Amino acid sequence: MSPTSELWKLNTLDSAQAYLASPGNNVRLQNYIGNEFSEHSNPDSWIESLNPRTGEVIANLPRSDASDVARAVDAASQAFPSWSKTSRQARSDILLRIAAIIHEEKETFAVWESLDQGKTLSRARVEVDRAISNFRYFATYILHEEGSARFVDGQPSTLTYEHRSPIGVFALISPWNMPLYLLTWKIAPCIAFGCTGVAKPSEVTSITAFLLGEVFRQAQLPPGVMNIVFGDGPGAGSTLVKSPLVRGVSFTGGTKTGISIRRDTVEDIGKHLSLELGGKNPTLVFDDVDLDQAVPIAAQAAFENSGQICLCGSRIYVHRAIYEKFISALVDYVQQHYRCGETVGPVVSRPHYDKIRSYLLQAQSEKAAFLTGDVPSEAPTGGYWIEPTVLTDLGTDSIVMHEEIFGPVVTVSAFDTEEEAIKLANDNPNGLASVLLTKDGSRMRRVGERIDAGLVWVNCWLVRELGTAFGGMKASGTGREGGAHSRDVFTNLRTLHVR
Ligand SMILES: NC(=O)c1ccc[n+]([C@@H]2O[C@H](COP(=O)([O-])OP(=O)(O)OC[C@H]3O[C@@H](n4cnc5c(N)ncnc54)[C@H](O)[C@@H]3O)[C@@H](O)[C@H]2O)c1
Ligand SMILES: O=C/C=C/C=C(\O)C(=O)O
Repeated sequence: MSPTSELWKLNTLDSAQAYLASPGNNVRLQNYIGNEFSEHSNPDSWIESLNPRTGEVIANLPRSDASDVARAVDAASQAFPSWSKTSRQARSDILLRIAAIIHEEKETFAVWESLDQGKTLSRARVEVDRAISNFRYFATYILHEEGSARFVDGQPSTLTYEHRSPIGVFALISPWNMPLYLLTWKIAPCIAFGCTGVAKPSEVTSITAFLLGEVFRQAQLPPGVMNIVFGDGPGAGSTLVKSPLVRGVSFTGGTKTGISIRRDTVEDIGKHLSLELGGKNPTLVFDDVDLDQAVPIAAQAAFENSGQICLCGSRIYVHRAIYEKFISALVDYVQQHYRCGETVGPVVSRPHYDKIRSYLLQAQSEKAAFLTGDVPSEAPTGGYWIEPTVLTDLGTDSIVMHEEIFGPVVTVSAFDTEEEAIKLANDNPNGLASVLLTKDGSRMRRVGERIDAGLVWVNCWLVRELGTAFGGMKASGTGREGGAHSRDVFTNLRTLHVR
């Protein structure tokens, strides 16, 4: 019997919450290696993961050590020669089976994602849909790839063409904010392009990855093609990244961790690195907007998933001519639409709550105006709730305006000219995403093409087309993923000249 069996039956929030409310009931995870769930090597070494809505234990997961990681990497290495030669059609069929099973079990995934991460059930459903799309997209992408061959100029008997081959074993490491969405954004292209891998989800939110292991088993993904080890970053994560058998790392998470990974792999020049890191994203609101259209976009960009999306627009800059009107409309909108316990979930963990609180204390000490929200209690009871918080009156040098808070906190300030707006937007080490709100078509391009951001959304936010490049500039990362960019991450390219 699968160790996940109990969870599949708990596919409503009520039933899962009733289960967790019984003393001693929580989820006990096992690593998934070579298509089998197995105990980790040190039976006394576990990580407790807490329920963000209650502060009670929701899961115990293995604190995998170097021997567990080595076992998973070996399984992936052994699976690689055969998987890399498996036909695209066969790989595609398996990916589509995985998508179909997740689709059938969508509600179970959404319920456990919501409970584990704290996100609302409706947000969790959106993310499970995206996980399904991740598998479907790469399943079909590999069937439609085009190649080209041509004769070398002046040498009609010499043909030249580009040939790609899968790189090998990948480490796939993901954060806690969109657990299934982001892990599958790595797993799907990894196996689609013929690589094998070891996935290490965040120790803060590991439950849906545990369910995913069972999906792989049911979809008959060959043993070892994808393995999942649970554990912490400095232990399992770092060991995995450093393994010489691991030939590439696709990582999403914090910038500091990205730097550690780069440092840990610096001597292994051939190891492919794709790093998707943090953001402190600007939203620019120009004076030609209709407030009833602009305000909901700015608010959603700030507060979706309690502000815990790397793409969230956490610095709003508004043209001074509409500043007062915008602020008052934003405050009304936030008070009406973003309410803790209804449309807003708690933040993910106690350490994260403390981190966000420390920025709010800093804002208070700098005499910021709290137009909504407040500094939350030092000792939260019954979950890690932080009210959506709109701050104004901070100086441009404030760390609250410069550092990624990754919570339901947005700052609003004014600008006078387009040039100043661009300067303020770019005055940050990060360069992940940005939002422009304007009706002026030429400004959309004029400003949009000068913002330091891998993603620019004009009059919209978090619109995704999975073939386009996703990733950040400056401190927000190196490399791009999506469509052909993901293919570049997971394959080696050689050019042949054949006479
Ligand atoms: N650019 C993006 O696409 C994107 C997406 C989501 C989140 N993020 C960023 O992620 C951060 C929040 O997530 P987090 O707190 O889970 O990030 P984190 O960097 O602390 O952890 C991410 C993952 O890395 C692992 N890890 C930690 N130290 C490691 C090490 N030394 N070697 C290998 N693995 C290690 C963790 O266990 C976890 O699985 C935010 O900064 C956010 O902006 C970026
Ligand atoms: O929190 C970060 C969100 C990342 C989103 C994606 O990687 C994506 O939409 O593909």
